[in-house]
Amino acid sequence: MNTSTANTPTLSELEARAGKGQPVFGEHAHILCDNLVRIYKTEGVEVVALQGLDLLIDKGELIAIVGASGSGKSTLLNVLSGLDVPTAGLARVAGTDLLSMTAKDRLRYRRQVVGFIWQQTARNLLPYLTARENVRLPVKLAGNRDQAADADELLELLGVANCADRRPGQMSGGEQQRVAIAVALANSPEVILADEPTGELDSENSEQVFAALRSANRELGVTAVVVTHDPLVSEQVDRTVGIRDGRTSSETLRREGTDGGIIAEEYAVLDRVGRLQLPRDFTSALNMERRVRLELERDHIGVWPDKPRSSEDAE
Ligand SMILES: Nc1ncnc2c1ncn2[C@@H]1O[C@H](COP(=O)(O)OP(=O)(O)OP(=O)(O)O)[C@@H](O)[C@H]1O
Repeated sequence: MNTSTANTPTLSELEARAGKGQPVFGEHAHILCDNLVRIYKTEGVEVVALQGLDLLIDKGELIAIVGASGSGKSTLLNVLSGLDVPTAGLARVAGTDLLSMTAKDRLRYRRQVVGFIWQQTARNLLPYLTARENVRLPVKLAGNRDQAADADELLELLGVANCADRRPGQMSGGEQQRVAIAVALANSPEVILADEPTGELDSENSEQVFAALRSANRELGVTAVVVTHDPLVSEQVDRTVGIRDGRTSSETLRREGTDGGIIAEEYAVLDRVGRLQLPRDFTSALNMERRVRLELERDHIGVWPDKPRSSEDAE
């Protein structure tokens, strides 16, 4: 009901006026995580797996997520895939708000907006169906024939057309993962999420699976997020996001140099309120603990250990 009168604007009108002209965080991002928190409670013990994580991913990007065991990578992927609901914050994928979805929205989201590839090859495919039947199954379940991709075309794109009539037991681990990518793409999702897709494979198979992911990203324009420990994957994407203690802590950007070589530059991530995680090896090398001294220079900020200034400094 609109209760606005000539003199009393509604709350949404006031919000619109206040926000006019101001950029909204992640307004154009395909995937947006804003101050995302996930707390697990088991037997009275709380584990804060995501501690205010910020992340923006553009449409059509292929990014890798890396981080130590327990840093929150799988938790993040579970939230983005709609399998898990965050405790607080904002998560939006392709325009869908993941915190306010109804059960029906969630089912539609998981079937049609995102595709998922697990590390365990056996978890991705039904063992008694052929590759082609596996790819057609999600289309049948979603009743989505109009928007679905053609199973044989997908298998061809991912380099496993020869496996169309084989069951998973008759394929190598790498072939199974490439068919799994086809299954994830069957309903023409906007985003695919993969949790350690090459974790169980040797380097040759890993390379083929990564090439298949890259083809899906480039040829179909699907946004792809890959959690990985595999340098072969993390060192070949344009952007690698590092997660530490449930927050994004670093980003490595890669671009082609003028000589054709790849230039990789690592950045620390500055969050929306100005927090920065300094790499642990930097802080321990300079014995930085608890607090540091900051100095604003013309073109950078200096960070100094908290120790008494030397007499030279004091002069
Ligand atoms: N279902 C759960 N119940 C309780 N705690 C959990 C649950 N799932 C994850 N955690 C905890 O949350 C934190 C983050 O776990 P998560 O699995 O997201 O890390 P990860 O970076 O994916 O680790 P790995 O690389 O080992 O898979 C860990 O401390 C973990 O023990």
